[in-house]
Amino acid sequence: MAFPKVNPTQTNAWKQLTVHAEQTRDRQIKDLFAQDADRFKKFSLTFEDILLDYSKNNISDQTKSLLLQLAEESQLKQAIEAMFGGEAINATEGRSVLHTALRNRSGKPVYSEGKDVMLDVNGVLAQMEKFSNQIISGEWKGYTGKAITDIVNIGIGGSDLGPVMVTEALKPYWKSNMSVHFVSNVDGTHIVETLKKVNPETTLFMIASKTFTTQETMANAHSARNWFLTSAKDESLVAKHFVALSTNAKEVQKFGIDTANMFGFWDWVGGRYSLWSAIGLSIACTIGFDNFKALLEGAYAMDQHFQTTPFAENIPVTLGLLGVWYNNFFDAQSHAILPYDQYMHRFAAYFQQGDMESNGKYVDRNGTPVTYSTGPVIWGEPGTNGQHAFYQLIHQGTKLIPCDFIAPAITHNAIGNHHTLLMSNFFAQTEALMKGKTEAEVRDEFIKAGKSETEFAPLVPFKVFQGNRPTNSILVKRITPYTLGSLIAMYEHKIFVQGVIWNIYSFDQWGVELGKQLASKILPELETEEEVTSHDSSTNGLINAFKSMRNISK
Ligand SMILES: O=P(O)(O)OC[C@H]1O[C@@H](O)[C@H](O)[C@@H](O)[C@@H]1O
Repeated sequence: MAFPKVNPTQTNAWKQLTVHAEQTRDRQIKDLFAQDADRFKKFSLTFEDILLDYSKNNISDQTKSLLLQLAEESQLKQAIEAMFGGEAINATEGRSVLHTALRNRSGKPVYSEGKDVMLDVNGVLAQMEKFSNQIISGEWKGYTGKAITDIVNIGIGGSDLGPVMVTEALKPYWKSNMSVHFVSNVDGTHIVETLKKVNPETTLFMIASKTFTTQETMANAHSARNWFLTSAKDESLVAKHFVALSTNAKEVQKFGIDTANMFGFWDWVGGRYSLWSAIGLSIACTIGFDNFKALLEGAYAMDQHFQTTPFAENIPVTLGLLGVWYNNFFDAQSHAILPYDQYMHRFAAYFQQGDMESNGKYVDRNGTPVTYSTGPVIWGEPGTNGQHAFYQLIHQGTKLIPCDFIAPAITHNAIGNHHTLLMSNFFAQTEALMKGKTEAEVRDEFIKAGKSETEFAPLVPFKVFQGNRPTNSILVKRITPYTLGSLIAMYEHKIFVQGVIWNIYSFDQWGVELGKQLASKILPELETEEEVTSHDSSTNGLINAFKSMRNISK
């Protein structure tokens, strides 16, 4: 039995939170610190090498307890059990949601609607281990007998973003003889520019697609295959240079990849949750299977934490509830993820899909439009680049943007005092966002600098910072495969918590279908020179203008 469908606005907690938010809207976080010397201790949590400090939020004990009550009334406990227990909680697609089984290191069975999936999961992991060892050791040879030096992963969305993000974040762990490239965009530039960098004799293509029908991926895969055959000349050699990561054996075969070179996964793995599955093969072949295993282990540890820790000390639950607090009671429209780690430069982009595809829904689990706000816009760039670009708006704009600051205490690149410089910014930003700068402080600064009242008075309003901007700080010892696995799982579960509270289906993505449908209708229209009249006047006008522009003879 799936967990009950609860309209969040009908819970007692929601009603009380609405009143509480009105009463505390103007509360100053800095005053909360002044009133309680133990605030950091009270509102921070540690899990292994991860410290979450959420004390710089506009919350009190009462806020926390009301948010926890909301989690209880939303039946979050049952929802967690339903997910880990393999119930078909992805109801609109009739599937269970078991990315957690992919990293289940307990040796215990995991059931998807009654069937233990661990035999299959461990089978594919063993296949990935063997294969990645063969690639990295050079035992796997290309068609001229040379070892593989370059991997090109061809996939899009969940079949791209996870492997890109993880391989970038774990660059210090790359095997020295291996490079990895990613092609996702159907724009021919992406494949063409990538192929310029690689040699057909030493390149392995991984065609990564859960469905193996995605237009962009198939177009890129066919172009890569043609490019390869221009050199190799013999179709039978494709087997040495192309593997498939997919759930769809039939389509894989149709493409011409031997199913012996296929790494499978299952429909209970969502695309945006699939880096732990065969989709992670490019990761395993780049950082080695031991490191890939450590990634799984880190995620498993966070799964355990999420599943078994009381909500009050549960990191993903805490992050999820804080997000709901700002999203629904302070009208925050977006949430920034700001890693102070250059290697994590695709982390926010990864969770843009993870979060926005999961919780960007306006229909609740009863099929009724919601009357409250759901998933926020997720965005971010690594610090300190963001500071010199968009932090102005976070500090002094009119929008409330809750931010997560993430940083490692130990860098992989200790050069000069760079890491200390980086970290001084990390600490300064959250302090500045919280404290702001009062008019009196601004005036005082001017006076100390020897300026006269007539000189500085007109400038004062521009130099005031209201402060009271909420942040979470996530400090980790070092970005290792294990810690990264935990961090990713932490955000995955945060998304889950929010989806449960908003009573939406977080594991489907019908919203991406309409554009695809219309594109396939428009495609044949672009293949002729005839004038198009079947659409609205804007679409017709644009298509016809495009046709005339592309026609160089005109
Ligand atoms: O892995 P596939 O089947 O090629 O799908 C790629 C992506 O396709 C998109 O259409 C979906 O919205 C994503 O969720 C998915 O990850």
